Amino acid sequence: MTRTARLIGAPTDYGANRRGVDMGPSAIRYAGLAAQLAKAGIDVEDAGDLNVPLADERAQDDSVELGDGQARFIDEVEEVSTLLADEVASALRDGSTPVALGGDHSIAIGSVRGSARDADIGVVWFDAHGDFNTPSTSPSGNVHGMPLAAALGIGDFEGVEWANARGLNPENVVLVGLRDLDETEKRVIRESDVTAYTMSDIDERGITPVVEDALAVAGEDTDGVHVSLDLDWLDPKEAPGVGTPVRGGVSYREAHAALEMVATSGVLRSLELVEVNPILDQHNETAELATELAASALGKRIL
Ligand SMILES: NC(=[NH2+])NCCC[C@H](N)C(=O)O
Ligand SMILES: [Mn+2]
Ligand SMILES: [Mn+2]
Repeated sequence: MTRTARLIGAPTDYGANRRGVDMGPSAIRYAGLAAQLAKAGIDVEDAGDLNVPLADERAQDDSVELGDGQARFIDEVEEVSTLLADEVASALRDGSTPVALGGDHSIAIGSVRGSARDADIGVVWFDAHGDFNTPSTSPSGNVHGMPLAAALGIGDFEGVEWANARGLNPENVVLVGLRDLDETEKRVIRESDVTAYTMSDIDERGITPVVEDALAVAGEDTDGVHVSLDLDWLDPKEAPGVGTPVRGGVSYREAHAALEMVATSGVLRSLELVEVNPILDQHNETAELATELAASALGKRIL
């Protein structure tokens, strides 16, 4: 059966302090995502963009001081997450594979919750960062550094109905490619039941065994896996158009190998591409890369 991918744009930057990431969905569409997927034999539907609310104070959220245990634009993040969760859940109900286009990584709160609405899911999180802060541990107050903790109901997020993903067990959550964690965030990750592979694991073992393990852990006893791809997972030389670049990321080939394994595993339930910031990009190459990697994850083959 051919797979149908449903594109859902989430043009938001409320979770990040770098404006411009809200133009990610346009940049990714402009890079030819729909055409590339069609060429790879995938049926494509485009649900358009979510109606992202306008903030009262657009330039910045001055009510939040750094490290004061709050989160910037949390009401706007809630609104976007709720819309996205509904879209993701309805795509799945229609038999399509949701492909959420960010936007900053706070959108994962919505996509994970939507994917886990009627199912038990696992998550593979390809990222330089852990995104495991809570308002009290976050050094920045930016919600894009918090979505995994939010989905898992950790710390301040315990019992936060709109953010928690019911069908998600931390034992099925796997982070891959970590290289930039805050000190308190490290502790929260260690105290949780998630599995975390750093860049050192990839250096030592190679990308293939690490991703093989990640998919097995995420998929075990679940109905499928949500794959969250933060483009800052890749080395900034390959993906310059991101708000929080960190040296020493995976290469173009390693990234393709990983996402081809996602396709081969057969466990992919939902996908998201986040943190593409066209203002910081060079000739839209990060959006093009996101497009190519999505095609690999959805089953594109060279021969
Ligand atoms: N999705 C991202 N790019 N997250 C970056 C998070 C950076 C930092 N750890 C913070 O919490 O502010
Ligand atoms: Mn990141
Ligand atoms: Mn991230």
